[in-house]
Amino acid sequence: MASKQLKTFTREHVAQHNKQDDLWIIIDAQVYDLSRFAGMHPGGLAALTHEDVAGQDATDQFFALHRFEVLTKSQYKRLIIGTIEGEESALHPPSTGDLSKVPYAEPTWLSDGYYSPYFQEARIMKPFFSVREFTDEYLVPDAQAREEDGKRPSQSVLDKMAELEIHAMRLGPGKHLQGRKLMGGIVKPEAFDYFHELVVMQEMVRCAARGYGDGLLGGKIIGLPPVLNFGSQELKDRIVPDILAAKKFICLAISEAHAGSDVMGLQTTAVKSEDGKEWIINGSKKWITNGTFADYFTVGCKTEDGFTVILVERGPGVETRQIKTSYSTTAGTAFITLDNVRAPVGNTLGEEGGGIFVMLSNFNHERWVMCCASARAQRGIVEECLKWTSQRKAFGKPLNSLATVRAKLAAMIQRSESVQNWLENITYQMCNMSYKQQASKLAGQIAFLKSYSTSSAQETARDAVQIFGGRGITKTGMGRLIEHYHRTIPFDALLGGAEDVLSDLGVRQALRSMPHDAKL
Ligand code: HEM
Repeated sequence: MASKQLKTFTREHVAQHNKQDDLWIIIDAQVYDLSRFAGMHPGGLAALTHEDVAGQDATDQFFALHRFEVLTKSQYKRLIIGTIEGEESALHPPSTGDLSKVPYAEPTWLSDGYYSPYFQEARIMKPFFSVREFTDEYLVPDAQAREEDGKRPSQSVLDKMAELEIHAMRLGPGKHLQGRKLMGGIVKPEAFDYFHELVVMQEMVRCAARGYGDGLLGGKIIGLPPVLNFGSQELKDRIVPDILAAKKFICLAISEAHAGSDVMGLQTTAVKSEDGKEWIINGSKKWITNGTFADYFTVGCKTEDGFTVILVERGPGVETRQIKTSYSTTAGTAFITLDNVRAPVGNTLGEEGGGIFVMLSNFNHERWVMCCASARAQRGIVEECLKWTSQRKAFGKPLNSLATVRAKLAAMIQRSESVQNWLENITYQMCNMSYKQQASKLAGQIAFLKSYSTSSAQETARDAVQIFGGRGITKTGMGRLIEHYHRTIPFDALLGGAEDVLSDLGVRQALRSMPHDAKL
């Protein structure tokens, strides 16, 4: 279909169309005929017939009240009838893969004129851009639609992720990447390191939908490593390929109504069948991410020898139901009941009674992943606040002309930058330390960073709501991302260890290495 021929008008001409039934306005050098739309305008007729708006350039008024995305919708694009003679639009919505020009909206390694010791052009930039493009093109639209209807992420998106091997990359560097074409072959499996993983994690967070992010098989990031590291070869060969291809789903099922961090207090039991070939499992699990749609469950059980981790397959006796949390049902958060569920003894992960070791072995990576996500999500809020305080006027001046608002912006920028910089330093250590060194030297650092990230995030969420006012608690319109962030952020402060527990872990780790001869 041929595109509509746009006319050019002078500003004087537009000014003559200033009545309710003949109503034109200018936004960013484009002329909109609102005559028929005015009566349906969600912000009311009066806003449009006001003398400062009808027939006038209403660019500032528009951007003080609407997100750019309103203008990009086809039903509103149709209202454009022409442009202003000799003028061109100066404002453009971001395109797929674009970098933001807003200060602090990108980490320094992506900001013009800055340098980084960690990210070098060839090694990181190419994979980075394809993940960003993937996020913009596939994740953002699906994320926003699924947050709306509460359904699981679309299988087409999970399939596309599988095609690019994103599911495998989200487990970090390792043998599971062998023979895979990462992002279509841009990164060689043996070259893939924790910085690549950081980029994947941080770019995906840009879809700004917390529950959806977990729905993208977050359960696999914590549920599959015990299988990869402690499962038998037969078990791995049988289940891992389908999981990394997003044909089957796995989750980690440890916490219960009875106990969370206190794994020794768990009440789910596993006893051997008379012939010793099977485990018989009874109990329940709570707050299990991806549980509603999982095919496999990495379950923590009380056994004769203590605590044992067992891979349970969905089948008779396994029931899952949705728990409604403060974030969307997209994540598939479940309450699970296990009634006389049978699992082959060959599904035991690690030693019988050695479950603590199985769990501990993944904590550092799991918490580091959470830090990646938290740092990027905070940065997104900084960008929202910098834009809003520049385009929103109060008492005739932009909000950012108020010192109190600037103080809040300062604090959120400082927090976001410090979290990212600390994260990059830890990531560098991870790239250079053996697994054993990481376990002894980084557990405290990562615990501190996780605790600091989520407490920073909560302060930033609170400040952002203050800056956005009522819009910060409104699910649509200008503050919708702030509302979402503020509502869902407490979750980050709980998973992977509550803030106080992690801070204390960090100090205890440090005290363990205090030299005896260090005296004041
Ligand atoms: C092309 C022109 C316009 C279109 C397509 C449009 C469309 C919309 C839409 C879709 C909303 C719902 C807002 C949301 O949830 O994002 C809205 C709200 C609103 N609009 Fe417009 N609008 C236009 C121009 C204007 C102008 C020039 C004004 C003048 C000040 C205005 C004033 C408002 C107000 C006051 C609201 C309510 C905002 C709120 O609840 O915070 N609109 N508009």
